[in-house]
Amino acid sequence: MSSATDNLNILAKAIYGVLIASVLGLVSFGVIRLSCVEDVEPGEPPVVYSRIPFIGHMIGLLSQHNNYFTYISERYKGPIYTVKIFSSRIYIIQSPDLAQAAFRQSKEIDFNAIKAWGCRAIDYDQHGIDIVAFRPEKGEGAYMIDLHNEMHSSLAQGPSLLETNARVLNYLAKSLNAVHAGSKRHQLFRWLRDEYTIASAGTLYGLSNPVSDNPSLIQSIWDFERDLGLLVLNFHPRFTAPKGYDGRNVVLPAFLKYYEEGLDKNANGLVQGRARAARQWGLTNEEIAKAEITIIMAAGTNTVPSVFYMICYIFSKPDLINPLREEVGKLMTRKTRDGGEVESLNISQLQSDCPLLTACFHETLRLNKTGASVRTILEDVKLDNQYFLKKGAFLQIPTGVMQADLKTWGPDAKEFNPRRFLNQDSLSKEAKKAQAQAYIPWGGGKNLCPGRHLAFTEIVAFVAVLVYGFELSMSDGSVMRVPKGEFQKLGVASISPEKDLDVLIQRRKGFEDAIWAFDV
Ligand code: HEM
Repeated sequence: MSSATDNLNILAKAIYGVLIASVLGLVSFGVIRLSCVEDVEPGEPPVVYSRIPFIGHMIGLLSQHNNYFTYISERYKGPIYTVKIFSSRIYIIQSPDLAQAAFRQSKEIDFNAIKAWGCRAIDYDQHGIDIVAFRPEKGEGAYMIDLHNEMHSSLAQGPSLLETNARVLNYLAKSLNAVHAGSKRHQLFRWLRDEYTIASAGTLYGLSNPVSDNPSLIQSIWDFERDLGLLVLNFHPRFTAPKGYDGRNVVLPAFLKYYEEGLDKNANGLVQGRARAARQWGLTNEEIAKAEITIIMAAGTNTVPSVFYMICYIFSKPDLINPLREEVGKLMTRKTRDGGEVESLNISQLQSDCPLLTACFHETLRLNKTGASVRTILEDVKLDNQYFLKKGAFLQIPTGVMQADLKTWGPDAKEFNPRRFLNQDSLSKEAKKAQAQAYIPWGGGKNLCPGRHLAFTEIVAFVAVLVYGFELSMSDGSVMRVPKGEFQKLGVASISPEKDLDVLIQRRKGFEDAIWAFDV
């Protein structure tokens, strides 16, 4: 009896073994077929193969994230290439003029489909996704068209932007005025993150808003940003992205309450315009509230790392400080008000009268804005009349690769050298054009960042006063250093420091009691 059972067991195991081997064989065959089929169309960008067949690119992307494109750029120098992962293809652009051509051809090389896909990160159900993903026939309207117009017009140069600038600088002046005479120790990134998130929330949503009412939401918003890539994948996010998932769940009810109580009547033009477009196309208050975390994130996720590194770069180079103080000093006026000395910075001439400071800003964005612009190909299209791009593929413009390319920027491409933006006239016509096309911290084309004017003002005006009226050093009194950047996760747009910096911020002699203000 027992030997009959044993025989049956052996037979069952053998059948199992054969079955598993067959299934594995079939799956591998399918994978190999899908990966090997040479289905490249004539005129398509050349395929760059990975060293490990079939799955090498996937392993590379999952292990190296954004750095993987830098890794490939070191071994493949062509203007554009194709990466194939099973049957999907991603085109990667490495040449500045092709990047600009892709931005221009926004009808076929589109950003909206990515945004509709990204709705999974904010837990939209099918109702919301359908409204976002709706692609109108020619001449028809759509939510995404109205939303785009509202966002871009409210942040364009004009009265609405002036009001937004005034609001944000009012908050940032308070942050500077809170640094009283005597040394103050700060965790620099943490300090900037908190001050800018409070300032952005107050500017966008009005005095009474979810973040100022409950500052613990700051951490939740940044947890969401850190986990964005995993939240978009939406694969059991409670377990795969627990911090971002919890952050999202804490922020949503706070913004829902804000909308249900009608507090958005105090919001700035951007938030009011977004809500107007959303309501018109049938999004509910809950859906509007779910999306707010992305807006407050968009306002800070690039701004805070940029202001952090701009401060580190400048204060780590003592020879920059005096020329910068001289530039900024020309725009400062001192008035006596309410018995105090008010030091005001006139921000309308920052760009024209502070070329070195403006160059420090651009150089910081060049080195620090490393993410990528991602698009989908809606229709078969010829890029710049040269390369055939296939419908359904993804296209990626890796900002970090483009902005640090030695061929475009010269041998010191990886160093902080703001003067490169002041010495443009010494470049050849071609080199100047290549740099202008390769400098893409704001993306490009139709989706060029609408917040760029606001970002310039809130970063450069704040740093101007910090340089003019304060001394910054490491907490032991030594010269500031520039900390190493953190690992560049997919989906993260600008580099934050791997570790925060413990710094001393002191008022300069002669400015111990100054009250800082901005003239908008
Ligand atoms: C240093 C600061 C900033 C940088 C480097 C930056 C960068 C970018 C980039 C690269 C894009 C386009 C993405 C693409 O083409 O794929 C973008 C889009 C956007 N940014 Fe910014 N941004 C900054 C600050 C801001 C601020 C302060 C706001 C204001 C709320 C803002 C609002 C937006 C919005 C609403 C979009 C979407 C535009 C659209 O879809 O048409 N950004 N940003």
